[in-house]
Amino acid sequence: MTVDHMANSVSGSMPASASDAQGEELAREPSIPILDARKVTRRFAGLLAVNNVSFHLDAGEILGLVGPNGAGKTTLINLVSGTLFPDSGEIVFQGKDITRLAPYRRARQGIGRTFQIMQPFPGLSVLDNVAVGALFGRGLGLPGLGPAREQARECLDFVGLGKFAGQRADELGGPSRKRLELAKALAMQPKVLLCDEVMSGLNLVEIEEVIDVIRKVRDQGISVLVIEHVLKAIKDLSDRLIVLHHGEKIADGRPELVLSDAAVVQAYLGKRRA
Ligand SMILES: Nc1ncnc2c1ncn2[C@@H]1O[C@H](COP(=O)(O)OP(=O)(O)OP(=O)(O)O)[C@@H](O)[C@H]1O
Repeated sequence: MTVDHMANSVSGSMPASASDAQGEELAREPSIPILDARKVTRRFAGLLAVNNVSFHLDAGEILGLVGPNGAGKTTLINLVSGTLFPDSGEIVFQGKDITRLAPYRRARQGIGRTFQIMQPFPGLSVLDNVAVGALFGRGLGLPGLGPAREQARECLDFVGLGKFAGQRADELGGPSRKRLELAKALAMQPKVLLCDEVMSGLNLVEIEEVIDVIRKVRDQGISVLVIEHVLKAIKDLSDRLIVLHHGEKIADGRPELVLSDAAVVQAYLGKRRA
């Protein structure tokens, strides 16, 4: 049995109640994922960075995305956020095809993201960096700097950066910049948050703190897709895990099953286990 099969048998149409199991005919709609990537492919010249990948993100889910360096993880997130368009395939958000929608329009619909390479607006305070996110967020963003700063302050408190609000953003240390990325994305009031390596370079205590923040984000009703190299962290954090290797999805399922799958161990971990 492959990891895909195991995952399907776990997440498939399990009876929700005893009466379901007794075979009553219930006219239930199958649940629609908040985000659905369908057979997406993206090439760079001759290189297939993402090859025919399908995956979905359920409402309220934390989905981990892992794979070796160059596996196509960031490219996939770029296809979802709109920084890149796929050569083929579809991206569907809340049931609507957004494959060719510009990134700012996706942000307005509720797709927020952090960036692996953090680029705070130099010279602006931490507060105003986050307020920019609030001004250009979901819907039409907040109307004016006052409400945007108010929202920004809440987001900074949420990620534990409140006391740095007045400091210049480019003076923050690495771990705080990771939190700033999260605060900027949250200020846009996303329904889906895409996190690109928000734990890299952090020590164990800092990783635990960021994990707590991401769990709190999910508890606010936001669905989260997390790219991460720190396997222990992503295993503990994710409800489900997908693995890319050479641009292809090689596993999708419960973290403990995926990380012990032979193909994943071979591709991602070499001889080492999580
Ligand atoms: N803009 C680009 N132009 C050309 N090649 C690219 C571009 N972006 C990514 N690639 C290539 O596509 C492949 C996938 O890259 P990607 O950054 O998506 O991988 P990744 O899994 O995020 O890697 P990492 O874990 O190192 O960040 C790599 O071979 C990379 O060199």
